[in-house]
Amino acid sequence: MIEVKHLHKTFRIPAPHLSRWERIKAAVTGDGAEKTAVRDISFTVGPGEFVGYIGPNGAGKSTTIKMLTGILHPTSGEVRIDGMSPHKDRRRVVSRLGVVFGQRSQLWWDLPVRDSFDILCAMYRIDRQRQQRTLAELDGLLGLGEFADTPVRKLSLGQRMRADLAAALLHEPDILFLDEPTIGLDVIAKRNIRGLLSKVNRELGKTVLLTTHDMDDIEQLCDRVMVINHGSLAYDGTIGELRERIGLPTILRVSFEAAVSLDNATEPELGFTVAEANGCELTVHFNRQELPALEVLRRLERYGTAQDVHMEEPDFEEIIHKVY
Ligand SMILES: Nc1ncnc2c1ncn2[C@@H]1O[C@H](COP(=O)(O)OP(=O)(O)OP(=O)(O)O)[C@@H](O)[C@H]1O
Repeated sequence: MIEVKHLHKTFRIPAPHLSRWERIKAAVTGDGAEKTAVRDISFTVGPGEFVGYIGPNGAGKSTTIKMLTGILHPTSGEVRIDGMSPHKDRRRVVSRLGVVFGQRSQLWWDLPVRDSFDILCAMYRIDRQRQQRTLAELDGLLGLGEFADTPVRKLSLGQRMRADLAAALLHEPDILFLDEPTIGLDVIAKRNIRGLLSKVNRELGKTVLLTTHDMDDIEQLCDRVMVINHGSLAYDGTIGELRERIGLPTILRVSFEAAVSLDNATEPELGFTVAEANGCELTVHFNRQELPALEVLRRLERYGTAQDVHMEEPDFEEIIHKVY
């Protein structure tokens, strides 16, 4: 369980023209401009949830994660991981957390994957028996066998991500922080990793907090999404609720047998707006919460017989841009 109450983080930035000595002095005296990276954020993530934590560059995502993992100390507010403070109970909290960074590996570049796992198990003081049991389980889930003896630098990006995921799960944490886990992967590898992340959540029961700029990751994996912007929480809820709240229209493109001639019917009468009329083709926008697509089609019969129909839901990326 992750509990965050009124979390706030302000950095002091020394003036850029200062000499090195003046910068050190400014760091000690606390002089300089203030930059608020995280502003009064509160949320709770329950056991087994898969939550997306998204926002534009510089929004405050990494600063939040660093406070959750105890790397940074909040200026004010509180973080509790399974009831413990990441700052005061660092060692115990770390044993409950696994972290995966898509941009950098926690494995040893020149060592075979298996050796990296041995070192990590020694660091976590995991005995041989438990290591073998956990690795067998992770191998079944992530398919580690095919590259266990390969040096990390020779792995494909998809294999490296699987190895990093295993490394983050070796000490059997309850909570997993994922930072851009599909960055740089091709379409197939992305699908594969998303499938595995979903299994880690559902089959191993891990609570997952995912940070990413890939909206497909969010749409395909998360039950819930939190949007942070300029340090504040702009949205916390399901993707469906977000779609409804932003209210972007559904788009319907209809091809008619003959050229369409529009009448004087107004939008309140029709229940949809005509966005484009081009020969036999008509594009209309409507709100699916207010009017079912079949009813829109029925009302479109006034313009002729439909031959072909194409419907598009608003793109999730567009919805998120609206929130940003
Ligand atoms: N150590 C620091 N000192 C001063 N300012 C910082 C520090 N770390 C972060 N910031 C500032 O705090 C703000 C939030 O940064 P943060 O790295 O948390 O954003 P982010 O949402 O993770 O961005 P990105 O998607 O680019 O990784 C930014 O304006 C950043 O410049």
